[in-house]
Amino acid sequence: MEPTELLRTNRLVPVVVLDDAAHAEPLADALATGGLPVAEVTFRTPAAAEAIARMAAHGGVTVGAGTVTTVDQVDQAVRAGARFVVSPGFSAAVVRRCQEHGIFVLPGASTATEVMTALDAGVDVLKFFPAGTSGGAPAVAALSAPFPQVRFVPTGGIDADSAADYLRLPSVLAVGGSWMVPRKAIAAGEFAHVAELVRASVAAVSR
Ligand SMILES: O=C(O)C(=O)C[C@H](O)[C@H](O)COP(=O)(O)O
Repeated sequence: MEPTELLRTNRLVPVVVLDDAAHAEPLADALATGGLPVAEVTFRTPAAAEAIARMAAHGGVTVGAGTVTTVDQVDQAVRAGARFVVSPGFSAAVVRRCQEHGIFVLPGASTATEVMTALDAGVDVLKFFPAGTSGGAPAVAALSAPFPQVRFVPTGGIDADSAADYLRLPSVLAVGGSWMVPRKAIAAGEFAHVAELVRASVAAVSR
């Protein structure tokens, strides 16, 4: 499935911080069991590249790389088998490298100027980040007026309740967040609990 279709279908993007690459497989299983076969593994820990590679090899979920802020991380993500790249902001260098690799890139934007910079670079699916503190769903709706061709994936400060506010907007493909994959629960190996949180989040947004 194409990444855009994957986002549209699943409606949620779990933003994962893995401290130990050995948690990659049980987390992939927990996501699949909970009904959310996608993971954004962030480059916030040294375990990220190995965790992406292990998840990609394990199967059951489509794995992407998050918190990608440098060209070198793009290369690492592609080498590890990531299917998409997410960045908190807009870097022309990061976007260009993704385009050279032919990998789907979801850069961050929270202002009209950043949206226009992204459009100039040929990108029209954007992460609205940090969503909660940048005005929430009303801000996405306001940005969508001059840019009807842009699709947003709001992320940052969202939970199961506020997710629905964003998902009601026609310009919102999916929302991202870490609320259903708490770092502590993963680190503690509580994968049944994670699967339950994932299942509840999927249920909350399909209502
Ligand atoms: O890592 C990135 O690329 C980011 O841009 C930040 C993350 O998407 C948010 O930190 C997730 O937000 P929370 O759900 O509030 O934890």
